Amino acid sequence: MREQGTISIHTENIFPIIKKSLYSDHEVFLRELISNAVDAIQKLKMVSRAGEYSGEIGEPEIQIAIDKDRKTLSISDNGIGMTAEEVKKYINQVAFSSAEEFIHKYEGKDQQIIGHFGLGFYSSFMVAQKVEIDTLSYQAGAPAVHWSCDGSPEFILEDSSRSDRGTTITLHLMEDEQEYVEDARIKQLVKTYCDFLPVPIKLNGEVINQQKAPWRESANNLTKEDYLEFYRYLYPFQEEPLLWVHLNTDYPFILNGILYFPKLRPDVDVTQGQIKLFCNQVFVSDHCEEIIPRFLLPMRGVIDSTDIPLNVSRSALQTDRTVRKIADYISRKVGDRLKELYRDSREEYIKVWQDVGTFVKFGSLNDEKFKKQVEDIVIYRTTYETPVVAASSPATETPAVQVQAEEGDAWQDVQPAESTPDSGTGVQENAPTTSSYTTLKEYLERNKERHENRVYYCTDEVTQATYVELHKKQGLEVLFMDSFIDTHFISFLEREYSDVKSSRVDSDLDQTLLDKDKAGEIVDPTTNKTRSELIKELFEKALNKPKLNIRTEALKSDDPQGTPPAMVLLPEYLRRIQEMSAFVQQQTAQFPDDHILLVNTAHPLIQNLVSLSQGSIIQGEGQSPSAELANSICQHVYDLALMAQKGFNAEGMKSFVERSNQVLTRLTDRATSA
Ligand SMILES: Nc1ncnc2c1ncn2[C@@H]1O[C@H](COP(=O)(O)OP(=O)(O)OP(=O)(O)O)[C@@H](O)[C@H]1O
Repeated sequence: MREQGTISIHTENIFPIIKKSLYSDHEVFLRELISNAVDAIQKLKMVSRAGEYSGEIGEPEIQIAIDKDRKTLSISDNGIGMTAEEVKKYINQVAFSSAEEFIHKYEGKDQQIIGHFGLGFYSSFMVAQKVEIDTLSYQAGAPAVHWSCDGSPEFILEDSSRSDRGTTITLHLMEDEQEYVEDARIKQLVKTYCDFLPVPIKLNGEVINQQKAPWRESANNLTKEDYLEFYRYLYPFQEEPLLWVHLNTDYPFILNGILYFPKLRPDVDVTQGQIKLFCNQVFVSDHCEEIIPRFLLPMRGVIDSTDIPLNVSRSALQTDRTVRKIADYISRKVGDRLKELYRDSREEYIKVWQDVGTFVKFGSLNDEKFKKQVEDIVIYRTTYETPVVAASSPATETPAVQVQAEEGDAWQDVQPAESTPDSGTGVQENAPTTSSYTTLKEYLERNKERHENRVYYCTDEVTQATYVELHKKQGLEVLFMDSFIDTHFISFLEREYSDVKSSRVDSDLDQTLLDKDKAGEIVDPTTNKTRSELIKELFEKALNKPKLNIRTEALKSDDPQGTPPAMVLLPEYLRRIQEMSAFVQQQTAQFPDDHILLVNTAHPLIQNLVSLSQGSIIQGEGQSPSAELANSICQHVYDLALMAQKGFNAEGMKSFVERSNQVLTRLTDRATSA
């Protein structure tokens, strides 16, 4: 048999277009040819199972052969093969008509297509000047055939001497596509695209693909170690994942996958997805931002679906109904998994909360359905201390659970913590502090008597330590809202729970923290002024800041020395306006001048100040040394209080250090002259 013919296409000639390449990634031709080979092997199994083929199937395999001298690359399979009629039909007609269709659809359009998927057999002409097919069908008596085409619409079909069932596609590579005769390049391509295909792919006799796709297994057949091993395989040299979710559904769409929660690092770009998209175990892309809900983008792993349209533009993908449904399904499954962990092991949940919480909060802010799903499992670190450690207790109405958890916010803590992850969910075992966690509901319930519907929170444990301590001492519970997302999350909570008000610990002091009785005592019989009034005057004069609001109060304490002599307060509304305008202007928030200086009249230092200044009045001197000292100390007390809030600029720092030295000199002068 020898037949010559013209491939029946309607366009004048599509080969130049294919060659010029519609796609920048020529390399996908290999993915297409290997996918066809896998299909041919699966089809043989199917006809055998259907009883239409009784011959030996043998060990399915795909062989890749490189001939550097002839500059050829061939892909062989022992699948179903093709008869001459099938070559004419499937190659000459089907393959090229789909090529034509594809080219028409995308010619001249600069569309970003997610997968360039299913380009099929004709994609081999992106890299080859001539393509040969040598094939023998499984059908009894069908002669082997040889097809060749040199890149013109002409083809030649003739007999072949092939005696083993299957197909070999040989590509005569173009001059500028010689990279595909390099073993390393082929290995890399197989690893990228075909690693998880269920048939061994051999290069020079060596199997170069992994074959097993764990996401296609049932979750019951996989151990923790299997999941971890797969993660390490996908993301080598990375920290262990915290938690994973196995996706597996057949209806209303087909979707399999494993998604992992990684430990969040400040250097990770959360807008860039790291999840790999597969279609029938063939790698498509590691950019599936259109499919994964935005708040889950930092997750890692694999999703595999034949229901995601791959040869459409990215924007079309975003509006595709099935894709939207898949995204919803993914967030629901992730929510379910978190709820399950919360219910079954609250202790484990708390351990991963620092990172997982960011996803949960971000998801609550962005996705109404997800918010509803997880609203009862949002937890907060609290100053509340439970008398007994209640590990793994059920979630209902339990007091805050104490666990060993890492300190700080992953996004602020750039230093990687030294850790030895365990084998389980990858939860970090190191534990610098003991912390308690609570839900908002539990918090409100617990504090109903003391401060109904009021939440005290702290955004920076270090700078707000004095304020937190003050609250703690008086039995007021404070929540730590110190991750980068919490500023938004607080406003969100206030919208969600409109009767709940929150105030940062340094915004004002609760009445219960103040000792009203002590402040009104008259200390100057000549003027009838109370200590409070005198102190206020003293500070007003010394600081000379008209915008500063000076308040004098006695802080309640058994040990006044242990309380701060003064505190800077910034009313909640003022701080929020400041933060908001800084956000809009993309600047860091300035500390407003009209803040409050609360001077603690109960503190011995402040009381000494009164005596010091009164001494100077009695002496009747305009600016006596003691009045000067009282003045300096007022400024110093203010600076110390301010320092806890915001830190100084260069000038502020300079005068603070200078004054510190002056005050210390005065003190040592007195000590030495005494
Ligand atoms: N290795 C092979 N063994 C047997 N038949 C093959 C082989 N390669 C291609 N074919 C036949 O040629 C047809 C066309 O292949 P082509 O790759 O162009 O499209 P496809 O595989 O049907 O679909 P897709 O566009 O998704 O790849 C196939 O459907 C199949 O019948």
